[in-house]
Amino acid sequence: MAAADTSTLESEHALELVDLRREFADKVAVDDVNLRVPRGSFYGLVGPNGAGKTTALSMAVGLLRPSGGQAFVEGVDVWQDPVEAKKHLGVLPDGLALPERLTGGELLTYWGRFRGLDAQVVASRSAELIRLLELEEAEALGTLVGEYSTGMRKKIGLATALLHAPSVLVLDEPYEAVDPVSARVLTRILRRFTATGGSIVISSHVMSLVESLCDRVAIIANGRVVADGTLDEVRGGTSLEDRFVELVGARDIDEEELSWIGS
Ligand SMILES: Nc1ncnc2c1ncn2[C@@H]1O[C@H](COP(=O)(O)OP(=O)(O)OP(=O)(O)O)[C@@H](O)[C@H]1O
Repeated sequence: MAAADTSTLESEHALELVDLRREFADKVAVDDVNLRVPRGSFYGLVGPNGAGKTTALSMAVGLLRPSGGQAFVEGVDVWQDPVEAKKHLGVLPDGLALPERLTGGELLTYWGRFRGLDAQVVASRSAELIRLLELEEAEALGTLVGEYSTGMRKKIGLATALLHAPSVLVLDEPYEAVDPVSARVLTRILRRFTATGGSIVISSHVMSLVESLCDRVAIIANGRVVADGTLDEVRGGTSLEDRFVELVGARDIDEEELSWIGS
């Protein structure tokens, strides 16, 4: 009876981080982070450079072992049952390592088969993703992933994250280096994903983007969550950028600093 209650509670959250912690030597990169991402939400994780966003997300999706704490995806403990947890997950990691000697289409075919999808399903989904993400020309030219631009790499990485139709997407800076036309397509894809019940976590440095996309947000600084909740709760009547600067702190440049520039 108690076990059934627990699983119902856990499944309310697409992603849950409990006292998640990671140290690198003397540096505490993620300091007992607790976060709950309700199912169906579009969740934004923001914070200054080095705040611990990538480290936290990497632990949340099973790519980096925590020093302490737990991560759950759809109620499944990521580090106790990684195979089951990863079935629910589509991930775009930071600094994505890709097989460089394949074309985008070959990569998706390999990835889809690796994920256990039927060959015909892989073929039709791959063709659709390549067309929507405007990678058709590169595919027609036989361009290898190793020859892709930064934005193209991001797009093929997103395609691999979407291919197996996961229920939770965890995307580290998905819009970085993506051109405005592709960004619109990406936004449509992601909005459709949440409209059909999927849950998304993105990290981003672009506050206006987070404000336009996300319904919930967390601000992380020095490895700690300093604010989280609905977008309106976190903004507290100001803009997300103002709230961010208020919580994280801004530094002005004094007159004498960098006085040599342009001299
Ligand atoms: N492999 C590593 N070895 C040592 N220190 C690390 C390692 N990875 C991250 N760190 C440190 O952990 C802290 C958090 O880094 P992280 O990459 O998670 O920040 P971030 O919020 O994603 O930053 P950014 O916005 O610049 O991408 C930083 O101080 C970083 O130097």
